[in-house]
Amino acid sequence: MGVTRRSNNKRNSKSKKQKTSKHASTSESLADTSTKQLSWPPTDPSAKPLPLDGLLAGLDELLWSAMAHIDPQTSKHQQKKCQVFSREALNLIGMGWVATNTHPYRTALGKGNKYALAMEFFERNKWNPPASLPEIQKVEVVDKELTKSSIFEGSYQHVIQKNIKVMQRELETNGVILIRNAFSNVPENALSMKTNCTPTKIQQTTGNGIAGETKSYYADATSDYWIKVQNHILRGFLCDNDCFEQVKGNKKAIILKYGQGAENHAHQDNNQCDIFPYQATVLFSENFEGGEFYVAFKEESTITRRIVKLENKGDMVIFAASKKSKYFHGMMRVTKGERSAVGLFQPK
Ligand SMILES: O=C(O)CCC(=O)C(=O)O
Ligand SMILES: [Fe+2]
Repeated sequence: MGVTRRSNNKRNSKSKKQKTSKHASTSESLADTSTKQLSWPPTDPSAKPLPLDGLLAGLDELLWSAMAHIDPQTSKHQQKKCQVFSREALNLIGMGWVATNTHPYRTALGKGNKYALAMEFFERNKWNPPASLPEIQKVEVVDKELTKSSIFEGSYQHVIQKNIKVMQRELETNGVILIRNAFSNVPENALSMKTNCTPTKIQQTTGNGIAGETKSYYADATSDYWIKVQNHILRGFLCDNDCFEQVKGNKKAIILKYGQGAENHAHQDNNQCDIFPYQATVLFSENFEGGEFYVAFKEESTITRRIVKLENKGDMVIFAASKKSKYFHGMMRVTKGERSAVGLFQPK
C-alpha cells in the first residue's frame, strides 16, 4: 500500500493528559469498568467493512486509527454528523476527496454502522485511545495530467465519427477523453432546470462534496437539446442499431452548479449500462479557477487521479462510469469564481 506515516503529536499529548486525569480519580475509573473492556479496534458484527474494491479498499485499519486521532473538542466533531465525522477521518489519511454517501460506500460509511460505532466507542472510552493505537498514515495519491493522445479538438459529432477507435482505446486505458470546443452553439434554454424537481445539494453533511460560498447543487435539465446530443454521441459510439435501441432509454441530463470553494467528491453514479458504460460532462462557465475534473482508480495498491482541466465553455469529457468498473470521477475544489456544467447519460 502506498502510505506514508506521520505521528499526530496534538492527539498524543491530549491522550496523555486524559490518562493523567483518569488516573487521578480512582473512584471514577473503578466505577467505569465498561470502558476498560472495550477492545481495539471496536468489533461489532453489524458493522459493515469497507467494500473489497474501490478507492478505499483495504483502508479499514487506517480509517479506524484516523478516527481515534480526531480531537473530540473540535466544533466539527461536536456536530456528531456521521458524514462530517467520516470526512474528517478521510481527510487525515489523505482521502478526503472520496464521496461517502454513494455507491459503493453508502452502507459502509453511513449512519448506524462503522462510524457510528467508532464514535460510540470513543465516547464510552472517554476519548482515551488504546496504547496500541497506530499512527496516522497518509495514502499516496498519484496525480497525472491527461496525455495528448486522449485530447481531441472540434465539434463533437465530427470528432467522434473520425476518432471513435482511438477514443474507445483511450477510454479503456485511461478512463477519460477530452474534446476541446466540442460545442459551439448551445441554445439559450439548454441550461434551464425542471421547475418541479428539487435540486440535490452538494454539501459536507450529505457526503457528496463541499458546498462552497454559494449553494452548490445538481438538478434535471429540461431542454430537449440534450436528448439530441446524447443520441448523436450514442450513434457515434454504437455502430450497431440493435445496441443503440437497447441503450437509447438511458439518456438523462443534469445541470451542475458549484460555488467558489465547492468540491464534487469522487463517486460512481450507479451507471449499470454494459453497452455504453460512459458518462459525459460539458463545461458551461469560463471565469473560474480550480474545479478540475478527474477520473480516479485504484490498481493494485496505487491510487491514480487523471486530471482534466476543462477550460472553455463547450469543452466535454467522456469518461468510464460503470459502477462495475474501477473508475470513479469527481471535481477538485473551485478556488475562484463559480462553475457550471451539464452531466450527460446520468443513470435514472
Ligand atoms: O462537474 C463535474 O465535472 C463532474 C460532474 C459529475 O459528477 C457528473 O457529470 O456525473
Ligand atoms: Fe457524477
